[in-house]
Formats: sequence, C-alpha cells, structure tokens
Amino acid sequence: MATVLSLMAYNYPPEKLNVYLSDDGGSILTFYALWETSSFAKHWLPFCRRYNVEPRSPAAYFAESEKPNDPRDLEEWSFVKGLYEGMTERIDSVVRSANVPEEIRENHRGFFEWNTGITSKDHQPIVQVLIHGKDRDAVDNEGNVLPTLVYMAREKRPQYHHNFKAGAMNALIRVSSVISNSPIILNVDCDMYSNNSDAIRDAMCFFLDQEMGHKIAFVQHPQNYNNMTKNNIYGNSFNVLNHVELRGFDGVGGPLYIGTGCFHRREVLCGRRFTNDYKEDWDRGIKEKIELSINQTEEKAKSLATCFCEHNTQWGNEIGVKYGCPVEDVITGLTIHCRGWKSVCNNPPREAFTGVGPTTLAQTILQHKRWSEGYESMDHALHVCHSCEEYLQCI
Ligand SMILES: O=c1ccn([C@@H]2O[C@H](COP(=O)(O)OP(=O)(O)O[C@H]3O[C@H](CO)[C@@H](O)[C@H](O)[C@H]3O)[C@@H](O)[C@H]2O)c(=O)[nH]1
Ligand SMILES: [Mn+2]
Repeated sequence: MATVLSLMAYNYPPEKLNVYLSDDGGSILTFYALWETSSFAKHWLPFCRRYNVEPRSPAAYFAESEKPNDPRDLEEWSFVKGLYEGMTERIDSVVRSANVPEEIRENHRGFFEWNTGITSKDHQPIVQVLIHGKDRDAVDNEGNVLPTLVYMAREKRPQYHHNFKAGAMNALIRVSSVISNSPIILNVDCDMYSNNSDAIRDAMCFFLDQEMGHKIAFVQHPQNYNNMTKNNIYGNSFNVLNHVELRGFDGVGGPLYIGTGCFHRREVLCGRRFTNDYKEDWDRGIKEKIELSINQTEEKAKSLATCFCEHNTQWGNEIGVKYGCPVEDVITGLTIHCRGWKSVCNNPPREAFTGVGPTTLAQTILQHKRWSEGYESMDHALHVCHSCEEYLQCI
C-alpha cells in the first residue's frame, strides 16, 4: 500500500492522476488494504504537500525521517504517523486472521464480490473505483481533489492461460482506457515505490520536447534497490546495467523497457508505428460530457478484464505487452524500437524509483534463471524479425 500512496502523492495535478492496483491474486485482503489506503490518503497527501515530504511512501518516510523540532510540526507529524501505524496494524491483523470481518465488509459494496467463495485461480473480473476524481465528495481533509483510485483483478479461469505479468498489464491497459484513458501510462511493480515526487514532471519533459518528443515512445528509469547487503556479493545492485549500459543504449535509440519505473505512451503500447508527423492527442482522456456513472463504468471495465475478451485478437502480439516470453518487458521494448520509436533513460540525482531486489543466493539464481530463459526464447523469436535483427546488430 506504500507503493500506491507514493504514486497518489506525486507532485502533479491530482485530477490528472489515476492510480490502478492490479491484484493478480484476486484477494479480498488486498481489496481491504486498498480501501483502508483510500481513507489514509486523505491525510497523507496534504501532509506530503505541506512538508514537501520525500520519499512519499509512508513506510520509507517514517522509517528514515527525524522527528521535527517545531512543536506544531511535531504534533502533525505524530498524528499522521499514528494514523499510518493504526492502519498497518488493522491490515496486519486482518491478514493474520485471513478474514475481513462482517462489520467492515458492510462499509463498501466492493466486498460483495467475494461473497460467492471465489479462489485466486477461479474468479470473475473485479473492478472497483474506490476514489473517483470527478466525484465532488472525493476530496482530502483540506478540500483538494484526490487522484482516482481503482482496484482491479482480471478474470481468472483454470482453462484459460493468464500470461502472467504481460496478461495483467494488458488487462490494465484496457480497463484504464474506459476510466481515464490518459495518454501516458507509468507502471510500477508492487515491490517498488516512487522515491521522487517530481518524476512525472521530469518524464513529461522528454515527451513534450519540441524537437525530439514526438519520437519518444517510453522513458525508462533504472531499477534501484534499497535492501542491498553491504558487500553486494551477488552483484544485485546492477551498477553496470544501471549506470553504464542503460545510458549506453542511447547510441542505438535508447534503452529497452525493463518492466518497472517506465512511462509509456498508451498509443505506442497499443501497437502504433512511428511516423515523422506523429502528434500526441493530449486531450484524449475521458471527457466529462460523455462520462458514464461509476456503476456503468465499472461494468464496461469488467467486460474488458474477462478471459474471453482477448480471444481472436492481437493482444499479446501486435497490441500491448507481448506474450510467450519470460522477459515480456524486454521483448515488448524491442518491438517498439522495431516500429521506429526511440526511448530515453532518465536517472535523476534523486532516484525516481526504488524497491526490493534479491539478496540471497537462492533468490538471485531464480531471477537469473528466469532472465536467461527469457533471453534465450527471445533470441529465437527475433531471428524471424528482420528489423529486430538490424537493431540487435547495432547493439
Ligand atoms: O502472474 C503474474 C506475475 C507477476 N505479476 C507482477 O509482475 C511484477 C514483477 O514481478 P516480480 O515477481 O517482482 O518479478 P522480478 O523477477 O522482480 O521481475 C523483473 O523481471 C521481470 C521480467 O523481465 C520484469 O517484468 C520486472 O519488472 C522486473 O523487476 C510484480 O508487480 C507482480 O505483481 C503479475 O501481475 N502477474
Ligand atoms: Mn521484483
């Protein structure tokens, strides 16, 4: 939930921010935690703005920040810290008992989705708009608009292949297209958080650049970790990758997509090829006039998160994140480059994203096995693609 709060608290107009949590486990516990988070956000966001808080993950901030000296600041700091600890204690206790009590379930209609005894591998699509930015009552404790906040769990059925993270990302692209449809999509893995509240503004500078902006498909940030061991004996902090290779890719039109901390143009992710006269439609977001009620929007979104909706379509192939490869991110980035686009690696002095990476030998081996298998399967796929071969030869 700290990830979600760090993203909701970006230094960016809240009416333009829409945060989606994709829960591939389809768990009522995650839904409960997000429902709690939506209330805490009403205190956290104004607090972040007033005190220019960094980082905006409350877990990271309270773990590293010093108590303020000014008594009035201290009072507010302690109040918000208390609210955060209260929330995490309630969530931990519900998770320990693996049950959301009836008196809590009555507070939000979203809990009804779990009334039929669903399991993580067999359930209907769930989309719940917890905060709707256009709702006049959806304001923080200072009366400011809140970002839209959506919970989603795509449909899972044992007889349908779910395509792992790529499948989840594609469902997210479709669901968000009927709720916000913003031209830029940022994806952040659940084990990372935003560490720099200006990261959206920074990334937008690349997309809006008068000379180069129209050529840029995505802005990728390095994957930094804050849990590395002192001697970093398995090399998991990826110093060479983050500080040399990612930048070095500039020579061939920019880095590949590495799965998290990446801002994409929606249209490009959905398969658009580059043309020199390309112009972004910055007003493409859902317009107020044609807006449906929250219920209608949720129903429409659910229909786009079913197992069946990708049947006989190009999703996972020509449209969206690619299927069939354990490194779905890298192959998707390559495909985008092959369609003529460029990308940018941005590594601001205050790291834009950070999170947890592998620290033990077992975790390291598991990750490298997955990546090696991914690169190997990609190698086969790319030999049939002429423009990819050209790009690879440049590398
Ligand atoms: O069936 C799945 C599997 C994973 N995920 C999500 O995918 C993300 C990444 O998964 P994680 O287990 O953290 O994988 P890593 O090994 O850390 O993944 C690295 O390698 C992947 C493949 O190259 C990239 O997608 C990741 O961004 C990159 O951090 C997480 O947010 C998961 O919730 C799903 O939504 N559905
Ligand atoms: Mn990870």
